[in-house]
Amino acid sequence: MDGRAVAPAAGTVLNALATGTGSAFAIDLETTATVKLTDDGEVDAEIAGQPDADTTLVERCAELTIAEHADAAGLDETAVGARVETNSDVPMASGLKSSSAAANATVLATLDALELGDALERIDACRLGVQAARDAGVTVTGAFDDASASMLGGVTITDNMADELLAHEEVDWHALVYTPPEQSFSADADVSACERIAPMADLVAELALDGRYGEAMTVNGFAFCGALGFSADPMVEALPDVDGVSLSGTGPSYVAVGDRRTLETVQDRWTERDGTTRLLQTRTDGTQIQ
Ligand SMILES: Nc1ncnc2c1ncn2[C@@H]1O[C@H](COP(=O)(O)OP(=O)(O)O)[C@@H](O)[C@H]1O
Ligand SMILES: O=C(O)C1=C[C@@H](OP(=O)(O)O)[C@@H](O)[C@H](O)C1
Repeated sequence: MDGRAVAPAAGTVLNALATGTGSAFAIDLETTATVKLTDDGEVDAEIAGQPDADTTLVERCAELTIAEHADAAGLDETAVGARVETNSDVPMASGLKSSSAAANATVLATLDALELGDALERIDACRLGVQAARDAGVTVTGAFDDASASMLGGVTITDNMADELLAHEEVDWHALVYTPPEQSFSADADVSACERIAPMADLVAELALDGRYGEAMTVNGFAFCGALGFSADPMVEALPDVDGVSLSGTGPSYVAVGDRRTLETVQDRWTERDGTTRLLQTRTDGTQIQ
């Protein structure tokens, strides 16, 4: 029994590390997970092209999904094992939610392999991936903001302390993403520095809940560049013409939204920097079984 699912990456409107409220939007970089069920009770995983990367998250996603749903598939959970493989064009630990995309794709691929693809509401499948991320220690708040954007598509605003969706909207934006050639793991972020800027995060949440996503992003970007010690120069290079620009997640990527021609001009500036610049679009379709 085999399963396969594809999940999009996401960019940040509001980083949840300050208050637990976060907001993110799906973008068209993808992670695919394939899951083969076995009868040896063992779960292991491989990340294509990255033999040294940590597979704990996706293994935990498959384990939890099997533990909670093998019964409904008429199988003995203790005998069911899985071989997981992920294949991704989302740079890892770059602030573009590679962990949420890998978790969502693995949970849905495992449900697909169990022939239970439609048995679970998408938002509950997403909560299973968030639980796995907490168990694997790859997140601070659980990152339900990023996970829900990747699972549902569009932009979401969430309470990561309660894993509750506060808002979900389909959006059709162009997005420019700049990724410097370094990594920044969420689990290593300076959380107490982020907590000091909570009043700014409250303002960002108000703007986002009012549908003023671009301004929300920009305030978020300046505040979190300050708290996490990233340069605001790429943001200043994108202003004032973009609709919004921010550090994405805990960095090091930056993401700007706006009309395509404006973003092309910003792209000319950002490509002079070391790293990769990609002109993308938002995604409305979220994580899909294939
Ligand atoms: N393609 C993948 N397959 C399996 N696990 C992945 C994949 N991409 C990311 N991860 C997991 O997510 C962790 C990185 O998470 P994090 O630091 O939050 O970065 P990001 O901002 O990209 O989500 C990795 O250490 C790994 O455990
Ligand atoms: O681990 C976490 O709880 C979070 C990590 C950050 O994202 P990245 O994983 O992209 O750095 C942040 O934007 C998100 O709101 C919450």
